[in-house]
Amino acid sequence: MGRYRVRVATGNSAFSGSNNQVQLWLVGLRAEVELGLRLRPARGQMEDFEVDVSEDLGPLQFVKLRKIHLLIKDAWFCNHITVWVFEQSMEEKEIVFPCYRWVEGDGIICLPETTAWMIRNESQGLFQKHQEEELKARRTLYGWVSWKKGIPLSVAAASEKDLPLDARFHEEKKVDFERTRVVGVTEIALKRLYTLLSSWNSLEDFDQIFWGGKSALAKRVRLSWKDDDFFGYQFLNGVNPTLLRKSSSLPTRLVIPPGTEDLKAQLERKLQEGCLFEVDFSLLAGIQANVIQGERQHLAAPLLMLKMEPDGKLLPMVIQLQLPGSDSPVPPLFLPSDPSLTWLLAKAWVKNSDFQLHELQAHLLKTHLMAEVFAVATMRCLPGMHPIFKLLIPHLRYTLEINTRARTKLISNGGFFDQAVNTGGGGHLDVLRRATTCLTYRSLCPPDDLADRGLLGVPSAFYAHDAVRLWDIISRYVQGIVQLHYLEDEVVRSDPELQAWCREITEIGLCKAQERGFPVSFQSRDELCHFVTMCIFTCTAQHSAVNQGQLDWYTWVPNAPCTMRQPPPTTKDVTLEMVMATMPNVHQACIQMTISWHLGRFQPDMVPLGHHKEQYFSGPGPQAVLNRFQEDLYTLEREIVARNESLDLPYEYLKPSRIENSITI
Ligand SMILES: CC/C=C\C/C=C\C/C=C\C[C@@H](/C=C/C=C\C/C=C\CCC(=O)O)OO
Ligand SMILES: [Fe+2]
Repeated sequence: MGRYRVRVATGNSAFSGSNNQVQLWLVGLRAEVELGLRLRPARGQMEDFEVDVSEDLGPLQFVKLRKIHLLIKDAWFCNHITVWVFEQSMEEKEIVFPCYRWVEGDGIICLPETTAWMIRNESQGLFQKHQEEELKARRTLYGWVSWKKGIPLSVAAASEKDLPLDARFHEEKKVDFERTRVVGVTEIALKRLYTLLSSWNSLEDFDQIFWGGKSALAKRVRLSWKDDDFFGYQFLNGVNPTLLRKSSSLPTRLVIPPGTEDLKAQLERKLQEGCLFEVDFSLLAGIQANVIQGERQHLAAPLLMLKMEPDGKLLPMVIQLQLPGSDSPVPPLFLPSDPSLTWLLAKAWVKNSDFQLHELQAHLLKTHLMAEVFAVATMRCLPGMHPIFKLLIPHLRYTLEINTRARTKLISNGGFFDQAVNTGGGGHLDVLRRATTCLTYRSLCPPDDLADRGLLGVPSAFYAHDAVRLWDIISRYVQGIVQLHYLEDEVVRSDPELQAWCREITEIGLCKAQERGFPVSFQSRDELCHFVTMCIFTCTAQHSAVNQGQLDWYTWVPNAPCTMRQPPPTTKDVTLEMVMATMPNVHQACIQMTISWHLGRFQPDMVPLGHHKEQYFSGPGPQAVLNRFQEDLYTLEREIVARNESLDLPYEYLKPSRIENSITI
């Protein structure tokens, strides 16, 4: 018995309130009581009321709530219920029941109190029963589907409308996304009209469409894209810093033609000096090129060799556009000393190839589709009261919807890839399949990936530096939360939901990825922390590193052509006509500009890394861990700002304030 003060907190997004009435129960260890209220929750409001309860409820464990509609169902977004207990001769005690979900229909929803997982064994099985019922319902809502064979599984949803309401964009995000889509379509139409009668036979003609959404750096790209140091810089700190690696030997595919022995000597000297680097696009070899409006597109599978200069500049040394083969046992090598248009076209082929592997492998597969596997497995295996659910859920916001939209509009039949990209038309799916076969756990963990690629400690590798710093900061955050909940390794080993989550990701979502280093179980807190750190890093920092730069590096189309309309050159006699016949046409270039702006623009409702408002945990312990996380991020922010002040090209994509807390675009 005693007096209770109950606070009902409603979400702040549009339509979060409800005209339906809400009924509440308090459920204690010894009894439960219906509070006899009929509340109409209002958007953004916290509504308090007090009740005297005659029964002895015992320690509160759940709040149960139900929305009652008379005529019209009106969903309600409940943030949380908080209860203050006034008991005789005891000071007031605050108990929080997190929700952060839509309440639809008229079913009863059970909200466990925030520390339930820690006391689950003392609850006469009540929490266990709740967890089982919750997961049963979630497994019905979140199903797996194989969208295309050979790539990670996705959420079962033919379109975003099929997703559960809790996975959908909130109104503000939806309105912004749809608005920018309309702006994009309008922009393409206007650009087509504007260029209808104009020429398209010089590189400067791209200026005719270089307006609309673009950044200051994009304007710099337009001026500097032909420069070799600007070209090389992008493999270190551009939109795709994932392919560059330090050479440990001259690549076997690099067949040196007779008469170019001095090139071989230069390469060997740079190799000996430890400053030879390479980017190999062999993954594209043999991929079927797209046919766009009846016009066959073309693909290459280049190898680029670069040298790291003492001042940190990365300069291209040689480009081989195709693998040696029976029809071309000694493919031509293109050099900086070649005629300028020849060398420029060879570099354009490298950047077109980089566009393919960036968007399909680094961006779509290694961030979006990985995050989707984490999201579906989390919803299917971890109950809301589980500490790893609470840790991860803020980093999974909106990901299922943006990925579903990508599958229906971008990489779908007739989508933007088919309309404007030379791997479109099915080749893009083969690239995804090939990339999936070489997707290793190590490649998703920067300390391992950058060590394997020889990029640790390289002074001008700003992505590498910032990625390792962020990994360490996120790792400390994860360890802080894990150590509050798993007091020893045995608790990890004996957590059935956690082990099921791990198996569901590796064996189901990633289609038996244990062969590529992914775990099928966690044997220690360290293993758990490493994996969860990888999840959060992938969903936040890594996506920021490979998504934001689209606005800067892809809107000046010649810098990263989305398609190539003529075969790669086989001789050094390249003319401007050949270059313009190869580069994307007006329509393709307009699509690239618009989509790159749509995807790379700053999201107006973005939540910065570590600054989500939802409070899934309570008490001083988790709050101290989150505070430390935010402090560490702020320290890194200041470090990066200070470093960037001395740079001609500041590296901004891993500034914590620019990293979104989940993949939402
Ligand atoms: C010409 C295509 C250029 C770049 C995009 C290529 C690959 C995207 C990689 C990851 C997925 C992407 C998510 C996109 C989701 C929806 C956008 C689809 C269409 C936008 C316009 C519309 O909705 O009609 O990550 O950002
Ligand atoms: Fe993205």
